[in-house]
Amino acid sequence: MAEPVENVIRVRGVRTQFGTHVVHEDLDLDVRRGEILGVVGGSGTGKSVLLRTIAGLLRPAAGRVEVLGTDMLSADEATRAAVEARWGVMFQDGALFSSLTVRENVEVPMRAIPGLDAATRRALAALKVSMVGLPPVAEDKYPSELSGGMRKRAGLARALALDPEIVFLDEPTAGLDPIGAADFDTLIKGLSTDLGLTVFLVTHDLDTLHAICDRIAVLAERKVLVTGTMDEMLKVDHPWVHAYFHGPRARAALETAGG
Ligand SMILES: Nc1ncnc2c1ncn2[C@@H]1O[C@H](COP(=O)(O)OP(=O)(O)OP(=O)(O)O)[C@@H](O)[C@H]1O
Repeated sequence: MAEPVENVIRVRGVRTQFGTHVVHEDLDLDVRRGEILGVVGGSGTGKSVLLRTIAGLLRPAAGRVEVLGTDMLSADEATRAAVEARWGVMFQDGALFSSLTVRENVEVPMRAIPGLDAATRRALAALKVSMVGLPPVAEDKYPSELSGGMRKRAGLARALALDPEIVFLDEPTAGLDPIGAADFDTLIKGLSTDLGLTVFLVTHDLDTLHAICDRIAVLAERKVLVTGTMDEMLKVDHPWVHAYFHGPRARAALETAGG
């Protein structure tokens, strides 16, 4: 018998708004353990806002956000912090602290763990840096000394600092050249498979969707309009969804993916 699907993220009836501007209304979403979920949608549909809402950086005006079985909006501070330690976030361009080296950046989340001494932190940081494919010399570099692709890898290393079960990635391949982007996709897929990571990935990159995403969630009309596999997306009869998945860029991505 197939194993039951475990939803590590369950969002129900979420409304987010800034002043009178409602970004999401009655939004539902499930993310399954171990999957790579690609979140797409037109500019301004609230992909980043949704990521920040689930990752606890924004409080929705209404609704329920459950992560790893915990109702995050009603949990007490200690419970919330314990769940938050089980995920990592990589923002666009890595969002590293510019005054810290790569090693120091990766060590930042570790500093919250009591009893983790400096030598252990250093060894763990070196491990995370190597896991994302950066050479050891990168550990002592400052973000400004790295290429955009290396900064993203360093940001990913920091997101992996506490051995998370879930990682949230905001447009990880934006700004990378096609080869760098494909390499980054391969890295994410490999980490997801090797570590059993669940990946919540906001992207505009059709190649990424084809190459590594198990399912796709489309944001439109203030909610998650549809979720499903790439094959299912190709059959959706909605103007934006159709234009996105059947446009010239989509065709090129499909050919690259060997479809
Ligand atoms: N802190 C904020 N204060 C006010 N409005 C905000 C704030 N953050 C986001 N918004 C608004 O919420 C809407 C959704 O923004 P968001 O960044 O999530 O879009 P997105 O789908 O990620 O867009 P893009 O693809 O262009 O990155 C936008 O209209 C944006 O202006």
